[in-house]
Amino acid sequence: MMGTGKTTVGRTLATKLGYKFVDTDEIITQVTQQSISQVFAASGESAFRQIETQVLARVCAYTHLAIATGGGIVLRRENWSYLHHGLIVWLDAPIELLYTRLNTDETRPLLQAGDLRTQLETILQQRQPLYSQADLRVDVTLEETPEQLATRILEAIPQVLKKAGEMPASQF
Ligand SMILES: Nc1ncnc2c1ncn2[C@@H]1O[C@H](COP(=O)(O)OP(=O)(O)OP(=O)(O)O)[C@@H](O)[C@H]1O
Ligand SMILES: O=C(O)C1=C[C@@H](O)[C@@H](O)[C@H](O)C1
Ligand SMILES: [Mg+2]
Repeated sequence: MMGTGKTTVGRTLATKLGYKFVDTDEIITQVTQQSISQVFAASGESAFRQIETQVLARVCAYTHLAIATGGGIVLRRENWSYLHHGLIVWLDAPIELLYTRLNTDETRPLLQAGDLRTQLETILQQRQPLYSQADLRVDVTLEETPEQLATRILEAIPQVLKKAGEMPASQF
């Protein structure tokens, strides 16, 4: 979800893993030469989602790469086939934390109209079933630094891989 720390924690996680790091929003900004808000304003959400899928389709092919996506990457069914090239981490944060982080932020176009808490609740309610399809859910708290969160993710990964290994072959 927006504001949970995908970009911030993803970058730290990549360093810890010795991986490269990319952020799909940053690539979209570079490719279009526009900010995310400008892309939404000039071309609309649907055009943004199309570019987002194209970017994900490219970056998911790499190994030794940590990818931070936009929070809406889960919305298109097609994106899931790309996401499943890797291990998908869901940073799950309570509304109050998101509100604290985002209430003065003007860079998230989907959060600019109306009451922020209501907007966050509505979007989170729609997306929760999709986010829950991730391989690993990590609770985000106000107290933990990006560094601590990245460490916690690293520590949890072997367990996720072990579980995947225990699945019957038909599950893959
Ligand atoms: N663990 C943390 N502790 C304190 N501040 C954090 C933490 N993680 C992220 N932040 C701050 O919260 C804000 C949102 O973080 P970030 O941009 O990484 O979120 P995001 O999940 O990438 O959002 P989006 O989906 O909109 O790209 C930033 O200002 C960032 O510095
Ligand atoms: O959650 C979302 O739908 C979004 C999250 C951001 O990362 C950007 O991708 C954009 O603001 C849309
Ligand atoms: Mg981000």
